[in-house]
Amino acid sequence: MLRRLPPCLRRALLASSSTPAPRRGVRIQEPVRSPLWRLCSSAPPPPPPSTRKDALHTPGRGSAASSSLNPAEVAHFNSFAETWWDTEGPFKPLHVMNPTRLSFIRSILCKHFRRDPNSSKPLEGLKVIDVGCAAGILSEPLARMGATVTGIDAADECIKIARVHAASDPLTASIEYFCTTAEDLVKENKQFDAVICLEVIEHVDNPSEFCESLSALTVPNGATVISTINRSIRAFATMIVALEYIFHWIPKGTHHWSKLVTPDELVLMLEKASVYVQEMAGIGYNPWRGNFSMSDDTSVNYFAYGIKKVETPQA
Ligand SMILES: C[S@@+](CC[C@H](N)C(=O)[O-])C[C@H]1O[C@@H](n2cnc3c(N)ncnc32)[C@H](O)[C@@H]1O
Ligand SMILES: [Mg+2]
Repeated sequence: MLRRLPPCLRRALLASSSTPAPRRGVRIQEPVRSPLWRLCSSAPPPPPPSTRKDALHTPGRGSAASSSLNPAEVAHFNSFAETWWDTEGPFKPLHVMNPTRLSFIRSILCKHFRRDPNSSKPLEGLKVIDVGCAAGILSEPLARMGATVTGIDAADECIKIARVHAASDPLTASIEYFCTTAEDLVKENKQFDAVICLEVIEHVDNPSEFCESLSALTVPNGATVISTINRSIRAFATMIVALEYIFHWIPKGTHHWSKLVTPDELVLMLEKASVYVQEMAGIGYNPWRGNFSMSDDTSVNYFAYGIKKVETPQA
């Protein structure tokens, strides 16, 4: 794959990939200002990587919660709704990633809820919500693992496809799909044993408040699992420059540097929302094997799993 890149970009990618992998844990490398945008004229330039502007904003007590919904992002995903289940379509990377991330989630949830990972339905009886479920490529396998699944997404076209697709199989027909946002569901006082939110936080406005909503949807001592893209030079080079603008594996304009969240920022936002991160892991693509695997390297795509804790007043 590297041979097909322009020599200057190849050098830059090789240089960035020689960065030592951070150990699994919550202390991750600081973001680095990237000059890579110059190498790809149509790719947007990454701005200075201080903190994500809206990431650590905490609303004052009593202030009205703002919406996580970014209409342009939702319109973008609506425009691709019909292609979600095409394993060779614009979401091919997520389809290829799916078995790896599902087995990670299965093992995390089995550990958290003390379930037998070898059981055919290890999540039986657990209420799980898939926030930003799109057309249900994650919701459906979670339902097959026995979970009682709710899927929500702000993109109505995606929800329509999700409903039709799930209805065609008795094992997934019980999934409840709603076109809504996490914060609107919070207003209905809904709570779930596990809140799963994969590849969504980089597409929302007010990620800190979004984390508050994810926490509010999680029962005390429940599990919250998030995956996203790091705001690092490697992520910019691979996820934006290479995958969107060179190989066209992901539609152009899907990811915006300024909306990416670093692992440190995510840990802080979750902690403010009373979700304490227990484990972080990276997920990376092996171009020679054509598959993804989990690792300690969180510099591009990563997962955070946390427990929602609620302080009980002292007697
Ligand atoms: C990249 S897709 C991820 C789909 C799925 N979670 C997965 O990983 O396969 C992001 C999804 O998040 C949805 N989304 C974006 N902003 C949202 C918001 N504020 N509330 C709910 N869903 C949102 C989009 O409509 C889109 O379907
Ligand atoms: Mg994304």
